[in-house]
Amino acid sequence: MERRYASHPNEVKQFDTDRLRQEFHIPTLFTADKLELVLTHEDRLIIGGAYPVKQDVKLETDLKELGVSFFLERREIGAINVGGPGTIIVDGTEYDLNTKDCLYVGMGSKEVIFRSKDADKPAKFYLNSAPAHKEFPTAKTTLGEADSSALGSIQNSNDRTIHRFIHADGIQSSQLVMGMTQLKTGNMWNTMPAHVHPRRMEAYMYFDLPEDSVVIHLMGEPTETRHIVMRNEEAVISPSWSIHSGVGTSNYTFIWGMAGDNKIYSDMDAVAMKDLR
Ligand SMILES: O=C[C@H](O)[C@@H](O)CC(=O)C(=O)O
Ligand SMILES: [Zn+2]
Repeated sequence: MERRYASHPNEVKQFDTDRLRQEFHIPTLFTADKLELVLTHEDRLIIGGAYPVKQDVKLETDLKELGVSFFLERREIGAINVGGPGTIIVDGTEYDLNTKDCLYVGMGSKEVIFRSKDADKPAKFYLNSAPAHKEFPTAKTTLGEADSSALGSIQNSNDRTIHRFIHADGIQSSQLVMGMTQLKTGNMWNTMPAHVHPRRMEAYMYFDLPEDSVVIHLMGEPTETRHIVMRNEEAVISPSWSIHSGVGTSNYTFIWGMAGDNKIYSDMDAVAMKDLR
């Protein structure tokens, strides 16, 4: 499992493009028949992807890295399917996930297997796993069942729908919060005006982005912003002191996942537009 360390904002000010990408950008999430995992020391979130094409993919890693006897012994995980129809098998129970459905798997589950229904349209499970202290039941939410609300406007190029899956008023978890935001055609901006939440880190994964499009992802302290150019199905780590916003060269969808002190989606400190630099 790849490891990323936590960083101090004063140090990050000095980073060039390569260093910013090394620390925060996650380019490879979906490799056929493999599990990709990156553990960040920002709240110890594991960001990854399971992409079963010809064979099942199991949730496993070198257990010495987690100091436990099975992956979810002291962790929980959220999975959102961004590919074709698939199934996640948790200790023998099958959960079918269509595109954009979400499954939460609670602490204590011993075996998690990812499977595609059709090798020609394989499932792609994007994963966020956080340390857990309490067991919550494994639960599925389809896109239709999610707690969804409209945000933004065409005038601000940010007309979008926020779908909350795992949060204080949705699927219960120890600390993981997870959902997905879909931008409507002709809308390019997410999370602007920007915010920070020093109580929680966050990771974004951009997808539904055409091959030749990019998202200019903005990070950094509000008065010290930097950018990372993102392509389809790539993730980016946002430390709790950093803004996380982006503008695409076309519209896109992204999955956001958070870990930290609370699970209150609305607990954000807005950054006034006049303060951005
Ligand atoms: O803390 C919450 C996250 O940053 C995202 O949910 C924001 C977002 O999806 C958006 O504004 O488009
Ligand atoms: Zn946020």
